[in-house]
Amino acid sequence: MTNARRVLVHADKQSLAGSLAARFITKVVDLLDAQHDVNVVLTGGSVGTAVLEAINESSARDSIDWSRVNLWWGDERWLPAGDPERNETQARAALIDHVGVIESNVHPFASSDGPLTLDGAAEEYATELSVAADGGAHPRFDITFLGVGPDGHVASLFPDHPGIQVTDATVVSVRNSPKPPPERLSLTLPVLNRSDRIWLALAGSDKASALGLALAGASTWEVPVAGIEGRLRTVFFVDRDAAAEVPGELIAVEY
Ligand SMILES: O=C1O[C@H](COP(=O)(O)O)[C@@H](O)[C@H](O)[C@H]1O
Repeated sequence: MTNARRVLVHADKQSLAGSLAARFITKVVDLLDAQHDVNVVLTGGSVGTAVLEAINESSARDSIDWSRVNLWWGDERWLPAGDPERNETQARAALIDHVGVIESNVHPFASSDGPLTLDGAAEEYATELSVAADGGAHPRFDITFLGVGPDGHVASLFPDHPGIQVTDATVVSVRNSPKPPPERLSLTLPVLNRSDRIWLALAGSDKASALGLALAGASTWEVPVAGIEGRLRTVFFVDRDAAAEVPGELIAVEY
């Protein structure tokens, strides 16, 4: 199999989430057979959270040795700890609170009610990444989940917004985000793209145009998801509505 981008089309959001959850569990079990631990980057957003819920609801969930899973986030909304709109809060409720992940292996971004400024929080996360990296700038990410906004944003890298162009840092602070809240933190595009596997999850007709443009070769500046490419695999898990503008020859499987 090559690293060409693959699109897997599912009937609806629920079957997409179930399929991605099953693939995640199988892949993590396989990886943990071959290596000591795995690094997973989580996303926020409606579909990303539905995937975590599907993992939690799977009868195969406990085949993973969760004590060897490290969790990171691709982005976070700059809000107080526990705010229901924080990606961390949603991921904890959907999955983390229900499995045996070791708390010190959970790496949320700082929150706005803590001692750090937004820029300080970006620096702190960059340091946390490098401490876990054994000499590099960040750990090797085995699996990175990404949601995609209707405007084509990934993590908190928005179209026509400076963060998408940053290549000399691992983490950026984002101001004046077009999607609320206005302040956010995000991994940068080169860091996301150094993930072994990137699994993108999109559902709904409001995502169709961004996905179609990205796969047709739009510029990363205008449609950030166009610039996403993992080292080994880049797979788009989509529902039929989101797939409406995907060229037929790019659809690897239609369930
Ligand atoms: O704000 C965000 O939105 C995107 C996409 O969310 P969705 O609800 O349209 O799927 C998400 O990927 C990102 O992590 C989040 O902060």
